[in-house]
Amino acid sequence: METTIKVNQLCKSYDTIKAVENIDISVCRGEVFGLLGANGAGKSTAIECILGTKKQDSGTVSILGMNPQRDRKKLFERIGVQFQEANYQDKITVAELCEVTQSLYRAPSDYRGLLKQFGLWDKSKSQVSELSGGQKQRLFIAQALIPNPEVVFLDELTTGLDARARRDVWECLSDLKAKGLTILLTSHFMDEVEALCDKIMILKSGKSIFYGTVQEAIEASPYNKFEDAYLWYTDEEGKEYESV
Ligand SMILES: Nc1ncnc2c1ncn2[C@@H]1O[C@H](COP(=O)(O)OP(=O)(O)OP(=O)(O)O)[C@@H](O)[C@H]1O
Repeated sequence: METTIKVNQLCKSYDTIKAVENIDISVCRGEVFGLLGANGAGKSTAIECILGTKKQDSGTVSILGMNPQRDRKKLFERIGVQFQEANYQDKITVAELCEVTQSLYRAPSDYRGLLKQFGLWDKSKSQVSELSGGQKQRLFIAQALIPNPEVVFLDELTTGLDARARRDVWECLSDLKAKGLTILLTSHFMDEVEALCDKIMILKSGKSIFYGTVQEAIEASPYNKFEDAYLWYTDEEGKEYESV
């Protein structure tokens, strides 16, 4: 199968903190890959290095056969990124923001369809700053999909969304995956990871402590439920307690 994202021995430190240490990732076309780990484990740093918005200390990254730093412009035509709020200006309506984003791409999706799909159509004329937290989050996912991307990066996918909205986002991503979209996401919700991810990496203090499928993660732990297994992997005290 065609490899869409390939990461080799990626390392990034901030002074004395080794935020990401020797991670290897391989994601095929149409796969959903979940980067997991507790707060501060290194997920955002890893994503930023993969996207090329942060420079790694060592290691290589290839997305769609391109080097994200060298081929930045060409690559950004073909990928979508869910940005967090700080990246958007305040005084802009939902429709205006979508139009600006759409104008940046050669063959974008029609944003109106995305706004309908994400339950934001009736908010088109509202200021972005007036949306609720969950509405903003859905708008940012829609922004990531406007380029009609081949690969999408979603950091903290459904944080802040209500139960219905989370299910709607899952469904939309599953449909896009079936059409060949490759997805790299981070999430703190293990039900979401189970529902969406083909493969996962669990990071702890910048190191990969598990790489494989959710099923393999469960099997290699003493637990039957993925969330229990995940906590076992990430929680050192629990692990020591278990092995006594
Ligand atoms: N700009 C920075 N300067 C110094 N240290 C940083 C910087 N950004 C992150 N770190 C540190 O690097 C480590 C990894 O942080 P990172 O934000 O990548 O984690 P994360 O897994 O995304 O966490 P969260 O789930 O809280 O978003 C942490 O110890 C953090 O304090």
